[in-house]
Amino acid sequence: MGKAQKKTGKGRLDKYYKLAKEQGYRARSAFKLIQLNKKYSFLETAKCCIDLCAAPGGWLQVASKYMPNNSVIVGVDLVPIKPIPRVVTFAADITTTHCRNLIRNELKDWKADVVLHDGAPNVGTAWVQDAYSQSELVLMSMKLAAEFLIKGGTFVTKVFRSADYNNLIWVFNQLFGKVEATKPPSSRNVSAEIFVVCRDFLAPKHIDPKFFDPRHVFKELSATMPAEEKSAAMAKNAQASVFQPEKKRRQRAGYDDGDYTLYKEAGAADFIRCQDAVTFLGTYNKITFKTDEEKEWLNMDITTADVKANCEDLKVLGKGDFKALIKWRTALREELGLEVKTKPTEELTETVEVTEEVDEETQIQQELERLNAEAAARAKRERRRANEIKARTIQRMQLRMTAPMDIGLEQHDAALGGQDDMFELGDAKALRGKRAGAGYDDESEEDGDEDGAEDDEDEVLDSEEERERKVAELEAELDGLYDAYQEHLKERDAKWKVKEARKNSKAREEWGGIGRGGNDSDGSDNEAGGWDRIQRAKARMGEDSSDDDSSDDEDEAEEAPASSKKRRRTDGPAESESKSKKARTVAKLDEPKSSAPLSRAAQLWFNQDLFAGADAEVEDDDEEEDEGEEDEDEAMSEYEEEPSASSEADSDFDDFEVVPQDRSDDDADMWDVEGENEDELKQAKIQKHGLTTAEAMSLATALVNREKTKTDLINEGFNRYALNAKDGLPSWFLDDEAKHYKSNIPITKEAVAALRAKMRALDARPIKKIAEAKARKKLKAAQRLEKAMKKAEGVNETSDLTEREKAKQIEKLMAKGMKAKQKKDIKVVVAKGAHKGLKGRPKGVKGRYVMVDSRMKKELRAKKRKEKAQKKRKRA
Ligand SMILES: C[S@@+](CC[C@H](N)C(=O)[O-])C[C@H]1O[C@@H](n2cnc3c(N)ncnc32)[C@H](O)[C@@H]1O
Repeated sequence: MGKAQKKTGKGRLDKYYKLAKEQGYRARSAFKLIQLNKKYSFLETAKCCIDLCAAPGGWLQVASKYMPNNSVIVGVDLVPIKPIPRVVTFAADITTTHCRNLIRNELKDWKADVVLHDGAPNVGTAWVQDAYSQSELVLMSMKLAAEFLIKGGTFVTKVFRSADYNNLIWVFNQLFGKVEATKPPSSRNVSAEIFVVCRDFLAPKHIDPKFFDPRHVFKELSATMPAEEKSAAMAKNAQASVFQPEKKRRQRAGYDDGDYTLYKEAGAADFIRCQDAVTFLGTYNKITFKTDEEKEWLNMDITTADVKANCEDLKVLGKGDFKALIKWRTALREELGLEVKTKPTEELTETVEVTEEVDEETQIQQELERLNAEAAARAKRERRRANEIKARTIQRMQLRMTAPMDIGLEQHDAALGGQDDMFELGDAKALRGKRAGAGYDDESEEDGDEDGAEDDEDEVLDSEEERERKVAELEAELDGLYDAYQEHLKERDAKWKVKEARKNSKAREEWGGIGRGGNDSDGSDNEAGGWDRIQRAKARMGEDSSDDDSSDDEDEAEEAPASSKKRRRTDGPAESESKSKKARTVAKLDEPKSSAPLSRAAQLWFNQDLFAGADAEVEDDDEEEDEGEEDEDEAMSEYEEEPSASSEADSDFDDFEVVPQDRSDDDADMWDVEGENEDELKQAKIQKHGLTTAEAMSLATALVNREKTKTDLINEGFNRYALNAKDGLPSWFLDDEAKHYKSNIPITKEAVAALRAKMRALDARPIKKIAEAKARKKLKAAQRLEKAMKKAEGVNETSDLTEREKAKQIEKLMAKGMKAKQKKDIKVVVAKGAHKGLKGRPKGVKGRYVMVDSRMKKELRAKKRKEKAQKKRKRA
């Protein structure tokens, strides 16, 4: 809470007080006018100014200082004002006709440019003017202003935020073009005063006298808001500041007349004896102990140091402090015999002193209601918490602070926070058991509460289906969030797109083992047999696994026997060793896409020149290992590309037991044809660019150095990453797995060094365009030289010149030939001013020139844009 400015004691003598003293102003209020004038600058141009309620004359001093030298300044106040140079003053009541006449006599038929009013009724002093409240005084000053102001003149008045405020502003708006309320910095915060600057006086010929009639202007509001209602509203506001002290409230109902300060003190006796303690605490700033009785209370035991400190500044107290003060008051009231001792109550509102006996039934009813309310509040709290977590997660995703894994964790947390049921089924069951059995164990109160909460949730999520539904909902929500995250990445991050593209192409080129990736298992590729399909399938990632299955089913309905499909779904690394060979083969045949690209990649590898020499050796090796085996490479391609091949081909693999698979020939053809093309493309790419990854280079070197054989590579393809079951897993999880859960192909230093050297060589190559430009330059230089040589020959052949002259001329020619021709500067002439619409050469421009027109440039661009858009539309 900000510190309120003090108007009492030493606080009164603030910086403006000191400044006023320093600068010779009679009142610190002078700075209010200085600041208002700084903002609106009405004094510098004014020739005549009337200051109503001007004593002691601070504003008059300012007016005299800022207004032009020969201007007229008139000041009026109830009390006489000490003379000020260039200022005429009267002692009069501004609400009287006498005052009006005095001003009229002084001004004659002059009109004022500015009328100032800083009046406040001097309540309770010698010159009591209680007949008028502040608002009425303002209205009276406005009446004078309306009479003396020039058209377009300015009226500055002080008003207080009271119930009449809006009505006053309404009247101002009827007479002035611009009305602004402002509080200059020198006006104390504790004061409810503000200043209204009304500019651009409309000077209507006839002004309705009702505008200046307080009964009429303030009638409506007083009628709509009776005094009791108003005081009730104020009390409500005061109470709210006690119950919710953190919240700052505005005095929307305005301040009471004559009560224009925000800082209020009251004696402790008033607090102890008042009817409504809460309103009291919300109204006052400080409880004082001035009387003897109050001083005595200070020495009592119940008046602890805390209570004393709390009384010092009520505006900085928290709810607990207010409670303590109310307790202290109750205790003191009991001491003083003002209150009969009742059972101690924790309630803040001391008026609730229930003494009547409540019967048992009502008690039960009340207890039930309380419990219901508590349960509702708890549910609401939890809902809010879950929503907050959700919103936070989305926000974090938008800010890219959250990795997909984190999202999962957050959601998990949310689930824990909001639905313990999911993860504490055991506990819940145990609880149900307990409930059904002997009853609850007597544990601590807190535990009891928690149990209660779990009971509630158990009731809600009693059935298994309910739980499953909840889990499914959560997963769907997670998937949705992940999709949004991916979308967001796509939109925001160009790099991500590149990465994705690279990832896809990598998946095409790299041989990461014989896997059963979600995409790989998409049987639809059998039909399409193209990369586009794979891409599309990738894009579909995140779709329900059941969808995949169903599409698989459709595609493969005729292709594979039901049994093999089933096996494909259930196969996993946990399969027994005896079944594994068969199972793997089944998986391979069932998933031509998974194996096809891999084997093609392998084929590409082995088709490289690099392996040309190695092949024979490897073959030898293989022969040693497996006598009856033919060229594995060949066999692999046969097997992969013609999955429906006969058992002859199958038998090439002693490691594999191929399960024959029915496949329509068309499909196989399509697959093969597309695959061939792709293979060729890849081969061409590798031949053109060579090996581009360190892994590929390492494997190639290992093969060339005979550290590895092809069989080794194939065997390594069957790793723990190859047969991961991916059915039913959410897309974000699969994405993450694809990123991190894969076999690491070891990289050798030599391979990395070789790749780096290759890159360096690539970097060192000049950019094509530069190379072309250089070549052009060279060619032109050669042409020039040739020309010069020819000319030199001609010179040499002429007989009329002496040898010396010839040499000189040849030297000149050669020098000219060596030098590139200087381009002639083209003068740019802007087609505006004298050159606008000019045809032909502009005056004073010699040599080559070009006319430029910024408009023309824009128009040309717009034309091109339009044409482009039209073309697009036509295409669509
Ligand atoms: C805050 S002071 C004005 C200070 C002044 N602006 C200055 O800078 O020195 C308010 C003045 O209003 C004057 N006042 C109050 N009611 C008045 C009335 N009915 N007619 C004339 N003056 C009045 C008081 O006498 C008091 O001097």
